[in-house]
Amino acid sequence: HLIPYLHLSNKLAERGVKVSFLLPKGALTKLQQLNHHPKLIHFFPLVIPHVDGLPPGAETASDVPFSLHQLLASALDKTRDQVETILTSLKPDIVFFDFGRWIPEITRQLGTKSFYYSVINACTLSFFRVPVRRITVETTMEELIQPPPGYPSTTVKIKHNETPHIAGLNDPRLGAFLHERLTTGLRECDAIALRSCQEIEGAYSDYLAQQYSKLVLLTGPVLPETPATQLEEKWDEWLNKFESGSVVYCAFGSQITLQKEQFQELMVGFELSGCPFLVALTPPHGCSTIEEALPEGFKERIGERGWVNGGWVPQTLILKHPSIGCFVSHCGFGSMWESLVSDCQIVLIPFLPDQVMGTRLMVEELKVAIEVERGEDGMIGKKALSKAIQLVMDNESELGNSVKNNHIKLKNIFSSKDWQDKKIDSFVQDVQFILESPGA
Ligand SMILES: O=c1ccn([C@@H]2O[C@H](COP(=O)(O)OP(=O)(O)O[C@H]3O[C@H](CO)[C@@H](O)[C@H](O)[C@H]3O)[C@@H](O)[C@H]2O)c(=O)[nH]1
Repeated sequence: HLIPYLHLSNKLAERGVKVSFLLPKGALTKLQQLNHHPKLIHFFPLVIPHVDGLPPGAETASDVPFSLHQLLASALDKTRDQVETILTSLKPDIVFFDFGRWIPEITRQLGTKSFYYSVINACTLSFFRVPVRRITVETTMEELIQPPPGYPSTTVKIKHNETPHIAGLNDPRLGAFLHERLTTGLRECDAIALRSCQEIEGAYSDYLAQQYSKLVLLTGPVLPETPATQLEEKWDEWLNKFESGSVVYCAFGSQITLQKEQFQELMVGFELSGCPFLVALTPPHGCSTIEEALPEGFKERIGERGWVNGGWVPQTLILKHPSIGCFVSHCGFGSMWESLVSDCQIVLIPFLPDQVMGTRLMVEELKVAIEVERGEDGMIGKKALSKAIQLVMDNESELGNSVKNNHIKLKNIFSSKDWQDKKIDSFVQDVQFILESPGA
């Protein structure tokens, strides 16, 4: 969540706002390079105390699996004194937060406003995190996947047969813990801000406003300006070997590590698709390198047609390369926006609850993407993946053309700098209005 918070900070700084950014010490080096306004955005590193059960040095959600997020939240809670000291000395006008549910208690004493800034989609908050819902350790899966009363969609939801395969859904303790934490923040904050827009999530934003009886402000996609840097030569040269719109790019963000069997199944799926492919995934569980995880004989069979990379790649620049024609994504909210403003066909394989909800939004409501069906055992099969890729890459396919045309319409709106600027300008105006309104 740090990256989208920094994107917002950059947009605010562009409009002259001074930002103090509190973050775990270890994340500083990675984030520093994304700070486009070092004179206005200042970092305040926090020391994350150790909590038993967390691996040494774990500081962010990308350092640990979903099952340890509860412990990570306990570590966050232990930073409260550090945060309070910094806020007391800075006395900011507003604090943006999400998991720090105790922020409103601090800001109230300081006469500062607190905004819950959600960097996940509004449909997930509307479905799970509303006050009419009680999620406890006793909540059954059947109850959990029932939409709350008045929920504005019949299609953007979790399907019964997929529940065992969505990480985090079938852990009642974690579910109850997260629910209590997030709904407390949403209830106690002065206003809710969403990284979304009326055009795609208006109904969910209105539903949240009504559920919490408070202002819900929309920032729009808050996409960073195209970086001044060029795509490194090694990527550019390799991608230039292929025809325009022919390469499949796949990445699952910062939190997904696959089981080796699933990883290999996907690799064979890319092989079967017949398309050139660039895959950026962390090595699967139990493997320290990508090489040792690849299926037997894979490298020899694929040769120059595929590149499987085990580390971080410059996703936004890769998506802009003319050779890329398809993005196989987990539908993390950042990637969702990046796919929407790209020219690629979109194929989705969600893993976490908000990714599943985002996938339904993209597939069922916006009709701009297709989803790869899981098998009954929860696996994404090689044939299902290759079929999905072939479907969207085939110029003759009716479904492929239909999602492409719907996507182009949205892309034309969302990729306009003017449109994006208007969204953030209007957000800043709304915020100013709140700050200037007596008693607001
Ligand atoms: O090799 C890579 C992989 C990712 N990215 C970038 O990293 C960001 C990833 O963000 P996102 O797509 O949101 O994925 P996650 O990091 O997995 O996101 C977490 O946080 C999101 C909310 O911000 C949630 O929607 C997801 O479920 C949760 O996994 C994007 O900007 C990508 O461009 C790269 O630059 N290179």
